Amino acid sequence: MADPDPLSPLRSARKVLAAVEAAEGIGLLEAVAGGPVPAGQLADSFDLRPEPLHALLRVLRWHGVLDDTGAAGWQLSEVYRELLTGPPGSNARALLRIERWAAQDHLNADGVTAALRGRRLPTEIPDAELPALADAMLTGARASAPHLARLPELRDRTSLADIAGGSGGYSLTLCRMFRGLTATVYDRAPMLENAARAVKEAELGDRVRLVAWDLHRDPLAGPEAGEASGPAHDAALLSHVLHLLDRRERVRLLTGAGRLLPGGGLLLVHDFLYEEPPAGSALAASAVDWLALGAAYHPDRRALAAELAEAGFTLRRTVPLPALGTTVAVATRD
Ligand SMILES: C[S@@+](CC[C@H](N)C(=O)[O-])C[C@H]1O[C@@H](n2cnc3c(N)ncnc32)[C@H](O)[C@@H]1O
Repeated sequence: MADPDPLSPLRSARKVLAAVEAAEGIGLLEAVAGGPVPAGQLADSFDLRPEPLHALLRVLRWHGVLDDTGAAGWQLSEVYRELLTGPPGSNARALLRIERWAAQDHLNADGVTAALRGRRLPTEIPDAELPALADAMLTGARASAPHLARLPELRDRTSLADIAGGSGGYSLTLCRMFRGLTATVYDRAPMLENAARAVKEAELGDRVRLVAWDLHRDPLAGPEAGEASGPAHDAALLSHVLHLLDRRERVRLLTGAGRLLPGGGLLLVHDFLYEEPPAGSALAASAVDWLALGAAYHPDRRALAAELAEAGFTLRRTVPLPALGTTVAVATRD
């Protein structure tokens, strides 16, 4: 019989996630990823009390995370093994850690309440989380960039401004896919240290340039801002950046992006777009992330078109990317 209480699955999900996050944080999931380990051995290795450990292991089995093989012990279920240890490029583990950090830091009822009363969290990633997030971004970008590469508007572009481009994953992948393309990643210096490593590894130092820039302080400098030697771009990408900003900051950043582009220049906004997403969907839930940050980002197509217009762009079309749960808005500079 269906549960008549619509909050029940939500309360349950929070409890199960707490168990999974604890197991991940302690290192239990990793310990049983390679094959069965007896509970006693797990208790000894991680200095855990056997009774609550046994309860946790059973909870994780009930929820499909672990299998109990009997005498040989506990192991990750096949689904979770695939999710947490592969295929290469999977970032489920990093996402688990990031979500846990966010839930403790601000993504909770107090955080949402504080945001409603005007609290604005910094957009900058805290130093302690930076390496893990930079890694997760790189993995995510490698998986997402090929979807963007299918846009015909990107063909024949020669110079991409990857604004708040993080660890450079989009620039690197797109440069690899389009031989005629060079890219400039604009981001904070600490983030660019991670990008520099990725650029070096990809051996694309001659085509991917890194520019230290602070979105709250520094204008985006280009030839039109009076910098003759500045980078000239014919395309700009804002991937997963606008959702960190409130409306005023978004229009300001979009206006700055416009200064890097000539009339007719291409702007791609890769982000979440909220056309009445289904209740319970990851997309519908994601708006709470931006709410708790104090950004309250939740535009539908019309609202995004209005913000773009205010910043001197015309929205040409929106392309949903169902595999990613995101949308690319294709706009051109007026
Ligand atoms: C969610 S990440 C997106 C990164 C990349 N575009 C992607 O899609 O993978 C947001 C980016 O905004 C950058 N950022 C946050 N605050 C910033 C600031 N004050 N100045 C410059 N970049 C900033 C972060 O360093 C991070 O790289």
